[in-house]
Amino acid sequence: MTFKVFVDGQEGTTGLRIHEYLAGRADLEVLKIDADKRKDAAERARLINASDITFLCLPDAASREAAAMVTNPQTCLIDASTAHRTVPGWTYGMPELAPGQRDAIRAGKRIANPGCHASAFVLAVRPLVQAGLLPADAPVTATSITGYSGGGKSMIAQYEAGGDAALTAPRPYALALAHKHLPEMKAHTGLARPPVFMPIVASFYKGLAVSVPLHLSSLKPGTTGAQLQQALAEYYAGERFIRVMPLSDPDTLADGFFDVQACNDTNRVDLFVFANDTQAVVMARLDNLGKGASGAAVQAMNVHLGCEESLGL
Ligand SMILES: NC(=O)C1=CN([C@@H]2O[C@H](COP(=O)(O)OP(=O)(O)OC[C@H]3O[C@@H](n4cnc5c(N)ncnc54)[C@H](OP(=O)(O)O)[C@@H]3O)[C@@H](O)[C@H]2O)C=CC1
Ligand SMILES: CC(=O)N[C@@H](CCC(=O)OP(=O)(O)O)C(=O)O
Repeated sequence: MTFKVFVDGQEGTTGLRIHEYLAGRADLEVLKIDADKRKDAAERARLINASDITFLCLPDAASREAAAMVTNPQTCLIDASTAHRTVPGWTYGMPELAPGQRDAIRAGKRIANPGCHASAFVLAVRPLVQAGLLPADAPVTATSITGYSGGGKSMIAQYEAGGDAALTAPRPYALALAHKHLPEMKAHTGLARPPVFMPIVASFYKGLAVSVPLHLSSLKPGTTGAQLQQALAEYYAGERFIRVMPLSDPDTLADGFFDVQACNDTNRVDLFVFANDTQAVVMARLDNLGKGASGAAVQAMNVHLGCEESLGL
C-alpha cells in the first residue's frame, strides 16, 4: 500500500527538510503543489484532501486556515506550527511522552508537532515530575541555546546576509517572558506553572540545548543527582531516539565545554544530569531541524502509519 503525502509549506525550512527525509521512501507518494500556486487556498485544499498525511510547515495563522480546509475524514494532519499544541482534539506528536502516546498518535488524525525548545524541556522535565522528585509547584527556570535556523527563512536570511555585527554575538530573546512554547511546556510536563524561560539565538545554523538548573534542596527531600539521572534512564529505557548519558559524564565535558551541535543531522535527543552535593543542571540536546521539527514530524507519521519500528530516520 502506498500512502499519499503532501507538505503544505514545501519551500520553507521545515518543509524542505521533511522532503529530504521522504526522498527514497517506496511506501509514500509525495504530492507536490506548483510553485506559483503554493499559497492558492483552493489548490492547497485539493491536495490536502487528496492526501493520507499532510504536514503543515506554515506560520500559525496559515496552519489554522489549513486545518479548516480538511473535508476528507481519512486525511491526517501533522502540524509543525505552534497553533494546535494544547488544543483539545489534537494529539501531541511526541511518542516518548508517556505510555499510551504512541497509541494516541496511531489513532489520531490531528497531530501537533512539539516545538523545538519545548521538545527538549518536556523530555528533560516530565520524568522528574512523574517520579515525584521535582514537585509540580517548584519554581523551575530554563535557558535554551539555539541555532538561527530555528527562526525559519527570514532569520536564516538575516544571519547569512552578513554585515550586522550584533548578529555575531549570542542574543537572548523572548524577554517579555511570554515565549510561544510556554503553554506546551506547562501542559506536557505536569508543572503547575510554566518555567521562567530565556532562549538565546547564536550565529550557528542548527543545534539546540535546553538547561534546567535545580537546587537539590527545592526537590523531594534527599534527592541526589544520581536519582535524577536514574529517573530519566528508567523513563526512556528502550527509546531508540533518546540517549540518557551517565551522571556528570566526564566524556561530554572532556575539554570543559558542552557541544550544542552534537545531535545535528540526527533525530536523537541526548539527556544529561550534571550535579554536585547541592545543585544539579539537567540538559537536553537536539537538532532543532531534526527531533526539534522535521525529524519529529516524520517520526510521528511513521508511528501513525505503524512503520516506526521497521524504518530508520
Ligand atoms: N525552523 C525550526 O527549527 C522550527 C520551525 N517550526 C515551525 O514550523 C513552521 C514552519 O517553520 P519554518 O519552516 O521554520 O518557516 P519558514 O519561514 O522557513 O517557512 C514557512 C513557509 O510557509 C510558507 N507560507 C507562508 N504562508 C503561507 C500560506 N498562507 N500558504 C502556503 N504557504 C505559506 C512560506 O512561504 P514563503 O516561502 O513565500 O515565505 C514559507 O515557505 C512554523 O510554524 C515554525 O514555527 C517548528 C519547529 C522548529
Ligand atoms: C531562533 C528562533 O526564533 N526560534 C524559534 C523557535 C522555532 C520553533 O520551534 O517554533 P515553533 O513553535 O513553531 O515550533 C522561537 O524561539 O520562536
